[in-house]
Amino acid sequence: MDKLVIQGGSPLNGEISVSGAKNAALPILCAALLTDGPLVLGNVPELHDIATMRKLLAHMGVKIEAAGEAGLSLDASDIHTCEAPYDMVKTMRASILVLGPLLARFGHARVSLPGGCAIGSRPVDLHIKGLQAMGAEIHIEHGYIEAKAAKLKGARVFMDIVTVTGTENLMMAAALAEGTTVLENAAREPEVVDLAECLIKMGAKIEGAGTDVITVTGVASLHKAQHDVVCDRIEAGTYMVAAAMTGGKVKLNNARADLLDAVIDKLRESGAQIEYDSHSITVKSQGVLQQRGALKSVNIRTAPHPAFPTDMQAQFMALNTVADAVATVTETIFENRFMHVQEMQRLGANIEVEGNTAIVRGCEFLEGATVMATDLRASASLVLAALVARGETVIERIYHLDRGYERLEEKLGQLGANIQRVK
Ligand SMILES: CC(=O)N[C@H]1[C@@H](OP(=O)(O)OP(=O)(O)OC[C@H]2O[C@@H](n3ccc(=O)[nH]c3=O)[C@H](O)[C@@H]2O)O[C@H](CO)[C@@H](O)[C@@H]1O
Ligand SMILES: C=C(OP(=O)(O)O)C(=O)O
Repeated sequence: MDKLVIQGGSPLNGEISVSGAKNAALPILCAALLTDGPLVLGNVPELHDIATMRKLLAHMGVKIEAAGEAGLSLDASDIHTCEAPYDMVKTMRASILVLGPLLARFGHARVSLPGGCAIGSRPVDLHIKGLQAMGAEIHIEHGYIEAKAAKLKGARVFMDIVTVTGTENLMMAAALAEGTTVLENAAREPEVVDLAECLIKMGAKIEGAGTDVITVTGVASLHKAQHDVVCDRIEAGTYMVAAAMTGGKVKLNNARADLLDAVIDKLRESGAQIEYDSHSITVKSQGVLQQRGALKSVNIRTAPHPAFPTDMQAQFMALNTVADAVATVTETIFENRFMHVQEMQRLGANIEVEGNTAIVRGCEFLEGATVMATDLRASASLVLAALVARGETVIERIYHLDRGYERLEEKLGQLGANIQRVK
């Protein structure tokens, strides 16, 4: 199994390019199921999760071909099964996003329940409730969601919790339903907006994406389209925290500051200087390598967009471990998203967990050790901690990182980090 070996202590300087967003690309790949197509996508990141989704779609009969640099062309004109088997779904929760499109276009779907993942129980009851409101008959049998609907009907769907994949599944289903669907308390995440923009290019009638009420007027069919996936705000945010912690000057190209308000706010509060234009972000920071106490501790509370993203919680925990005072980090989205705490403690971090809040006391320095990556963003946070730790850190089980960061060691290496992948 691959490991990362990081020698801490190098400030980061230079320019890198941010990839397309995993969490936008995955639902958009599923949108290909809604049409004879083809759907031609650009800025698709080369990630393990994308390969898993390609495998699942290919299993159903979608023909997928490379289309230029970081591009894919998907043709779903010859689908031979509407089943998403357990073996393919178990490794990636986003597989649930085939449910809405399959049901809307073919009238039936059999999709394995996505197993509980490490960061929380992650139920899909709101996806099911929404599809039932649209007239689907749904049963859970032998671990599979069995869904049928001769024709989905528009409905008013209220979601009592903001759900990103739930909003995406229902928006795709509603695109081909008869009549108008109103999604209340919808997720406002930029990835939902990007999916809506792609669906609109395919002929869908969608209003309000990016607000908490999305109105979808169903159409009889969707058609071919071309769409470039939005840049990955979480990848960008991760490198921004890296630059703030180590110090130096890092420019991120293909990055959008307007998607990162909460993160930029907190980084500025910690002492980093941030400048941006419409397609790049530059972070300048003194960092803790040059001066101990250079970063201020910052309190974090995760919540749905536009509040602070859960996918950046672990990275800010890393920053707080070497900041000048005490901070609280509160996780409100997932009940088990503090698995990085134990590993950071192995590096010498001073963190106490009380319920869904971690109290992080900044320490003078972290010390390299062998640690284990436990989930995607936890792994990223260990990389950040290792960049400022004294000596060598070995991060094991980095297959989690490969799910969501494209060429991470190459990009950080380009900025001057001493980081190597060991096979
Ligand atoms: C609102 C939010 O921040 N969502 C995050 C969530 O999206 P993801 O789509 O994976 O998760 P949801 O947005 O659906 O879940 C948000 C919350 O709603 C609950 N829930 C969800 C669906 C459902 O049917 N029933 C239910 O109770 C979940 O348990 C969770 O507590 O994880 C992704 C990966 O880390 C992040 O990119 C998203 O930003
Ligand atoms: C946890 C994540 O992804 P997933 O929802 O695919 O597990 C993430 O993107 O941080």
